[in-house]
Amino acid sequence: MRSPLPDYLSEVLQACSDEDGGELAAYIPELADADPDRLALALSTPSGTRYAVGDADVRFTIQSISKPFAYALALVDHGLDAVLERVGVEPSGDAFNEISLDPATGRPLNPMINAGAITVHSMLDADRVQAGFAAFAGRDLEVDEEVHASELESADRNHAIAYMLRNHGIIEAKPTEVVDGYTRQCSLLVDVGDLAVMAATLANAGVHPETGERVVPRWVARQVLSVMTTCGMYDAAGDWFTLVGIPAKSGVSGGVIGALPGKGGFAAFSPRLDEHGNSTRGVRIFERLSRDMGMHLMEVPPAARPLTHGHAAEDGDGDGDLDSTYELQGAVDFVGMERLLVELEREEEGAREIVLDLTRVHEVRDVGRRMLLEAARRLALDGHGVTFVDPEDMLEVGDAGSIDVGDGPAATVVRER
Ligand SMILES: NC(=O)CC[C@H](N)C(=O)O
Repeated sequence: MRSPLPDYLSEVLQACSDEDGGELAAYIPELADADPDRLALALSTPSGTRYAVGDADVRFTIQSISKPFAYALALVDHGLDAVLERVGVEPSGDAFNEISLDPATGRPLNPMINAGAITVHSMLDADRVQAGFAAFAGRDLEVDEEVHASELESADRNHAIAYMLRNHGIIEAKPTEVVDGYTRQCSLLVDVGDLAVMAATLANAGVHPETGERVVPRWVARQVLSVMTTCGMYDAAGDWFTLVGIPAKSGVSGGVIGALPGKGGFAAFSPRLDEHGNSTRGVRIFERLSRDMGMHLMEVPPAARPLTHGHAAEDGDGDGDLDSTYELQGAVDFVGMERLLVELEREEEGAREIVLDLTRVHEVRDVGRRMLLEAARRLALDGHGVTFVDPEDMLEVGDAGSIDVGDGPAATVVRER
């Protein structure tokens, strides 16, 4: 069978191609020469598959889409506190190149506007940027020297920002050097497939969906996605999030990425920009994808049933007592365990055997594990014996043995029922 997904993506491109509003970014002379009709779309999924349609072979400079990835690298290298000391996480409501600092803290408001991104860049050296971006993309990215030179020629605004940052002691390095490096970072060449996979790595909690490499820790991916949600589309962040509902970042060469936690990464490319500096067709494409594919982050499917069933059976010693078996499934998390607790509250005191079967569980979150063990402890206090059926070693070694309510461990683990 030929997958229908590429056809679907081509259809989305086709449907959005009549949108011809917007203007090329003119303040970077090289970008003003771009072909305004270029149009491409890519998707990278947790199955490790990459779909790309339209002008998918065309490379363009990454521009501001580099900002979330540089932020991720700075978080890894310096830790959250050191980065927060220099750059905040509040949406600015201003344009991306606003020459501004947070009046209350004296720091750039967030790492997605230029003031924050220039600060973040100053915390990384050139080799780190090169290697870090290569890990996100799964290949080495080269710099478009022409775009770099062209932007530097007209980078007065970014120089003004960098001088302001040094004047306030937020960066130490020479402003011209930091702007040069930051502009090189913005001039890395990518295609939509690269961007989709980079976004998917963030969406995938920091693990590259194709190479399987952990590029950044889970907490870093969470921090970056959070800031993309509130600040990624600049002063259009509210419109974008209510309509599309996908953490995103745009760039002035016409790229837009979306990273949907647990679901994958999207990237669109079309150079004409709206008044916020976001690709007009890119925005249209994302609106359509989100609608068609039900991808709005705030539109959550009903929680999967955490318990297939609980059932009781004669325990076989002829006293009429019943053993109870609870088959858990999916993720052992707060919601799932709360459901189990509601069921277990119906168990009366006694000396029965309660079987908690984890055969169909695929993930145990820390909070779920603690709730499960506390439930077992309370069952044991009520006089019951507890058996975990755990063929995939979902519990940690010693978990069952830790449930001691007086006369030795009250819970046992078996591999099958
Ligand atoms: N929005 C953008 O893509 C801006 C990036 C560009 N290099 C700048 O600093 O102005």
